[in-house]
Amino acid sequence: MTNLAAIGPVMLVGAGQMGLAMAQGWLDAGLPPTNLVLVDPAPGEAAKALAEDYGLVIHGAASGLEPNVLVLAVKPQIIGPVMEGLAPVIGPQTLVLSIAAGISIARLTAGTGTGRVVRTMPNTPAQIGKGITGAVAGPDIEPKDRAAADALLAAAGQVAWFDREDDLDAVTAVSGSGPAYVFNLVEAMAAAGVAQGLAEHVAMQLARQTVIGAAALMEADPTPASVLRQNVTSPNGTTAAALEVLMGADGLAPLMERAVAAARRRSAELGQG
Ligand SMILES: NC(=O)C1=CN([C@@H]2O[C@H](COP(=O)(O)OP(=O)(O)OC[C@H]3O[C@@H](n4cnc5c(N)ncnc54)[C@H](O)[C@@H]3O)[C@@H](O)[C@H]2O)C=CC1
Ligand SMILES: O=C(O)[C@@H]1CCC=N1
Repeated sequence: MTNLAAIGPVMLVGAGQMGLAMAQGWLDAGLPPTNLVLVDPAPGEAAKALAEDYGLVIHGAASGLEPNVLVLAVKPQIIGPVMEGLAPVIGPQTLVLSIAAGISIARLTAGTGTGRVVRTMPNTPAQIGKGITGAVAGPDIEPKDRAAADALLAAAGQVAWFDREDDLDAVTAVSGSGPAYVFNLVEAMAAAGVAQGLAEHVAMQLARQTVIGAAALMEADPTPASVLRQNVTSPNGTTAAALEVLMGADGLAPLMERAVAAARRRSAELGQG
């Protein structure tokens, strides 16, 4: 695996939720802080705290050096004008890595003037090194570019490379947005506990720790999720009663299918600009 220190200067354009989650992963994995340049005209408290912790300056605009890797982590809605301002910092050695939902390799290539682009879709557990990122290589990506991108992405967790760019809209809908579905599940379980008479804070504690515990169990045990589910389900018991509802014709599976399809559609729309 490529040593992050060997990658050279990395410029993060957009130090928001996702950009910072990735930056934290790089720093934890050994990217020297002196090799990280943060660009954000309106940094939030978290960006300021990270900059202070590592002695970094947050620049209001991209200038000053042509980085070896430029990570585009702004909202898809403003990526067009942001890319226009990047011409002075994109040199022949610059690899562009985008995390913007929906923004195609063709748009990235046209906007940045280089085919050395990698389109990716990470997720926020990157912040603790437990993310998963889908990635597709652009037309002019060489093996060393791919290795550099892979090393940066691997600092955030698992990496899955795809040959078909279309798949990234589906990746976005499943794992990019997915953490929000799980957090919403916690909210729904807690609300259901309150409906059954539990105090709100106790219901939230039960729901939250159940999801944390179940996720940790899956991490520790490669047994398929369906078998882990069966292990909870006594014949004719309480779980079976609940799963009759959750796995019914109008249960979680069709609901999730609709939710993921909606996210995928939105990813494609964001790409239209
Ligand atoms: N939040 C998430 O879970 C995920 C987000 N993404 C993608 O990451 C990108 C960023 O999303 P978030 O981090 O959630 O948004 P965010 O709003 O937290 O961060 C965006 C940052 O860009 C900054 N910004 C605005 N104009 C700028 C400019 N001209 N130059 C540099 N920075 C500028 C903002 O001040 C802000 O700090 C989006 O494209 C999104 O699709 C991808 C995967 C997951
Ligand atoms: O909601 C969004 O558009 C971004 C992309 C995936 C997660 N957050």
